[in-house]
Amino acid sequence: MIVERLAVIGVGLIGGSFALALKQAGAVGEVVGVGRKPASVEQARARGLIDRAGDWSEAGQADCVLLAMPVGETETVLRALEPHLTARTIVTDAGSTKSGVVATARAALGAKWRNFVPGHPIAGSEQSGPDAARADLYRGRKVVLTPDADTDPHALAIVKALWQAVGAEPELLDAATHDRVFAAVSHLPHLAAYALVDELAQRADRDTFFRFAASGFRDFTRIAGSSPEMWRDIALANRDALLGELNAYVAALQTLSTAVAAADGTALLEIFSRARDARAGWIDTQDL
Ligand SMILES: NC(=O)C1=CN([C@@H]2O[C@H](COP(=O)(O)OP(=O)(O)OC[C@H]3O[C@@H](n4cnc5c(N)ncnc54)[C@H](O)[C@@H]3O)[C@@H](O)[C@H]2O)C=CC1
Ligand SMILES: O=C(O)C(=O)Cc1ccc(O)cc1
Repeated sequence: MIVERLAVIGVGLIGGSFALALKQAGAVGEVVGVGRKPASVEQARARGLIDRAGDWSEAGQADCVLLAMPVGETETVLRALEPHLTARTIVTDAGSTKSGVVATARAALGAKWRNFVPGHPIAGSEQSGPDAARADLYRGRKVVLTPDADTDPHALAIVKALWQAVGAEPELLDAATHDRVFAAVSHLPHLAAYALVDELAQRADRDTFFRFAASGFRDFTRIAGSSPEMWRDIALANRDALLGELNAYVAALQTLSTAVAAADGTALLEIFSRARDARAGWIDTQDL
């Protein structure tokens, strides 16, 4: 057993999967869940993701607390939790953005900041809520941890061990690099998918388009089925990096537009071939 008591704040896909996998691995004694909606905490309990519903006081006294709610809730949650946190309680999070979470945690936790280990599992799906949780979600997936020079080495070791117990592979990165990378490979693609679906959905004759849309549209837009609240928070928390990526993508679309307008088949073939080869090289490195 790695920790006796784990508290999970936000028992949805990410928090619920973490709790379930740790319980199945025998890595935790008891899991208490704290949520915004009592019905979803009860749903999580009924599914066996958590042992019982808890409150801020119980969460603060746990050995480890995982924050697994939308990143925009971080300040509210840490302000509620901080008065109850013991000096030895380790706090970690699963948020998709890191610099904002780190700044918020530093401000809200004061000296207890040393026990905060920022994290981001690179696993998930477009589904959300406790019903979507699965014990194998993290198996073979990376989890990025972004500790800094102040982070307590013992807290980091425990958080690493918990992720390893659920089958994940921890990798360390600084928070700014994390946000720059994930703006490009995760945040921008989600915005692009939402934008395409919304643009079509606003058309008066949308049904004609949706009736004929097939697997290419389905693949490209799967992630537009993701939680709007979660993605609003990510877009706001990673504004600077995301704006850079949006501009780069608009410029790439503009290049395609220019080539299409000029009927420049050579340019299109060159871009499409380069992209296909780059994607094939990336796929070869993946176990998706
Ligand atoms: N969905 C995904 O694929 C991934 C999500 N993440 C991050 O993990 C976090 C959780 O995402 P999901 O589990 O997908 O979302 P989810 O929607 O499945 O679960 C979030 C839960 O947090 C609860 N919640 C919201 N505000 C709260 C508050 N103030 N206090 C307590 N509970 C609160 C919600 O009721 C919900 O049950 C987010 O920060 C997200 O950025 C990270 C990696 C992958
Ligand atoms: O559904 C998908 O393919 C995802 O990309 C899931 C996902 C969403 C958010 C993250 O921070 C990490 C992974």
